[in-house]
Amino acid sequence: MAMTGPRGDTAWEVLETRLLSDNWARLTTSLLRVRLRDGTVQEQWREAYDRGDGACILPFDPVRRHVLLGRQFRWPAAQNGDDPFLVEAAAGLLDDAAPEARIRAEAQEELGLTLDVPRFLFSLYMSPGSVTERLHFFSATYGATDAQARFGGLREEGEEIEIMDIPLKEALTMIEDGTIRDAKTVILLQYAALHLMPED
Ligand SMILES: Nc1nc2c(ncn2[C@@H]2O[C@H](COP(=O)(O)OP(=O)(O)O[C@H]3O[C@H](CO)[C@@H](O)[C@H](O)[C@@H]3O)[C@@H](O)[C@H]2O)c(=O)[nH]1
Ligand SMILES: [Mg+2]
Repeated sequence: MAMTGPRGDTAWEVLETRLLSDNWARLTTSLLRVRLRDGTVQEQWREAYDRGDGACILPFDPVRRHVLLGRQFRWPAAQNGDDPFLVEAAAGLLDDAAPEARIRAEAQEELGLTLDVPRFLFSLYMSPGSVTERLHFFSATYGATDAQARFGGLREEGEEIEIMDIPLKEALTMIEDGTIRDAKTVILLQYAALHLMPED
């Protein structure tokens, strides 16, 4: 078999890949031949949805202990029968840009915020069972006078983002009561509570 994991785990090779959809993103299905540790060989069809990688950012104000988030409509949440207005950290697809350059542009477009120096935190797979995307996480500081816009997003792309300049404490409560339901946002808020603005 072509590929083997570094610890002697599953060996695998790709036998065939078929394109299922190439409209907004690329959806493919691939036939894999895998050999399990006990020597069993299996053939598995696996689909992967590829929109490229993304970047997201949590701007935080250490003076007021605030964070800057946005609330926007998300069709997949609506399709899932959920309230489609999600409170999220600003984020965007890389579209082949470098993560830091992309996150500077997104902060401007979605939050009306000119970033000073974004700090890279980590890169995570958000849904590794079916989505290829790796999301690059950043933080940056901002101040009360930097957060003046009430709405952000690119109108021509159908975006309308309500900007929320709120206390970290309130945002953490919104996780507990189910108002914040977006994984990247929960990760960033918990990171802020642990490392960026810990309680004394
Ligand atoms: N035509 C078309 N446009 C789409 C479609 N799906 C999304 N769009 C548009 O494509 C743009 C993508 O906006 P970005 O800000 O670049 O990305 P995002 O949707 O905010 O995605 C970010 O957040 C996701 C969810 O947390 C992340 O998964 C992703 O990595 C990224 O960081 C939006 O204007 C959106 O309306 C589609 O199926 N068709
Ligand atoms: Mg976005």
